[in-house]
Amino acid sequence: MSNASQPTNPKFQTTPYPIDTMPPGIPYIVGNEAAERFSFYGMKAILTVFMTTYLLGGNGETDPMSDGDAKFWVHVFVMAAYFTPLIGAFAADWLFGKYKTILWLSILYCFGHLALALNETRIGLAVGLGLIAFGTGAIKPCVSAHVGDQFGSKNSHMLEKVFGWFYVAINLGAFASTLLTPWLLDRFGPQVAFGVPGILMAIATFLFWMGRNRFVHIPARGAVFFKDAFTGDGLKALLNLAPIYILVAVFWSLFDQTASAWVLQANHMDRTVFGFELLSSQIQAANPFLILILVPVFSYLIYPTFNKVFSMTPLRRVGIGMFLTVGAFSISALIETAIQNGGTPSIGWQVLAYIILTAAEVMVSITCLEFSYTQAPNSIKSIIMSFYMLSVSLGNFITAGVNAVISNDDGSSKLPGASYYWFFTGLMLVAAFLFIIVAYMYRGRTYIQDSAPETEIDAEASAMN
Ligand SMILES: CN(CC(=O)O)C(=O)CN
Repeated sequence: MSNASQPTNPKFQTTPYPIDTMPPGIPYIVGNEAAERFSFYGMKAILTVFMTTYLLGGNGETDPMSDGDAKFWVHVFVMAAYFTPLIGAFAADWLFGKYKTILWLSILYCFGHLALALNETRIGLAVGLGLIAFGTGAIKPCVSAHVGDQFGSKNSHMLEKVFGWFYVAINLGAFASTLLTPWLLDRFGPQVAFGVPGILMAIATFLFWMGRNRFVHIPARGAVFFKDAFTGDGLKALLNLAPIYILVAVFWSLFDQTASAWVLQANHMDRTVFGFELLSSQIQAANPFLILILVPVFSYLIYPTFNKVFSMTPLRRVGIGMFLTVGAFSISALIETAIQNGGTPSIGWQVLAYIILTAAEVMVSITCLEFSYTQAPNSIKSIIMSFYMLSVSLGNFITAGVNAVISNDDGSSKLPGASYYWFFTGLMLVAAFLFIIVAYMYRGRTYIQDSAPETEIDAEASAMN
C-alpha cells in the first residue's frame, strides 16, 4: 500500500530507510518526549496541591478547592488529555501528517503552560489546563506512531526495545520533574513551579523541529483516509482491539490515582526518608524512578527467563499486569485501614505499592503501546494509537465518575476510608478475569510500514503463543 497520498516537502524521506540499525530520527523523538513529559508530569505533580492550597479567588485571596473537588478535576483533566488524541490522530492521518500536527500543537501546548504560570485563579487554571489537555493529548498518538514509522522491515526487530527505551525517556523526564516541581512550588510558589515545565515544553518543541530532516515523514492519507480507517482492515483492527482497550481502561482508572488519592493518602503517612521529610506530591517520583529500573529488568531478565518456560506473549503480559494492579491497590487499602485506626504508617508501604503498580505498568502500558502500533494497518497508525489512549481517558472518566457519585453534599464520601480502595481493587479483579477471556478470543494482524501484513494466524501466534 502506497503512503504517498498527500504532497509533502520533497526534501523529506517518506519511506523507512532501508537500514538494519537505529533510524536517525529516533534521538530527536526520544529527546522531545523526555522534555515534553518533564513539562506534563511536572505540572501534573503539583496540580492537586495547587488546587487544594494555592488557588486564588477573583479578589486575590486564596480560595482553595476541597480534596474531593481536586480529585474530581484532576481526573477530568487527565480524561480530557487522553480524549483529544483522537483529534490529533485525525489531523495527522487524514490532513497534515504527523510532523506538522505535532509541531503546531506543541506550540499551543506552550501557551497552556504560560496561562498556568501567569494566572493563579480558576480562570488561569481552566485556560491553561484546557490548552495543555488539547496539546498534550493531540500530539500523543502521533508521537508514538511516529516512533514506529521510522522502522522498516530490516530493523523492525528493534521495535520492542525502542518502545521500551521510549518509555524510559518519558519517565526520565517525569522523574526529574516530579521531584523538582513540588519543591519549586513549596519554595518559590506557582509562577516558577508552572513556568519551568513551560520552558521544558518550548525545548521539546525546538528539539522536534531540529529532527525534521532526519525523520521518516509518512504522509497523510487525504481523501482515502476514511475508507482506510472505517472499512476493511481498519474497521476490523478497531473492533478486535476495542474489548482489550475497554478492560485496560480499568487499569488506568486505578493507576492514575497515584496523582490524586495516593497523594492525599501520603499526607497522613510518615514521609521521612533518610532523615528528610518528602512532600506528599514528591512520592509520585517513585513511579518514574522505578520505571527506569524495571524496564531493563523486564527486557533483559524477566521476559527472557520466563520465555524459556512460558511464552510471555503481549496479551499474557497485559493480563498478568492487571492482576499485579489488584495487589498494589490492596496495599493502599490496608494502608488506609491503618490510617483510619489512628496510625501513621511509613511511606515505605506506599513505595511497596508503587513497586508492584510500576511492574504492572511495564507489563500493561509498554506492551499495549507496541502491540497497538503493530496491530494497526499502516495508514491509520495514529488513529489506532489514539483509540488506545482513549482507554486512559475512559479510565479517568470511571474514577472521576465514581468520585462524583460517592460524594455527599457535606463533602463526606459514601465510600469512606479503605472501602474506597477496596471498591477499585474489586473492579480491577473483575476486569482482569474478563481480560483472560478477551485475550483468548483475540484475532488480529501485524503491520509494519514497508512490509506486507502478516496473516491473521501469524499475528495471532505472535500475540498469544
Ligand atoms: C503513563 N505513562 C506513559 C506516558 O506517556 O506518560 C507513564 O510513563 C507513567 N509512568
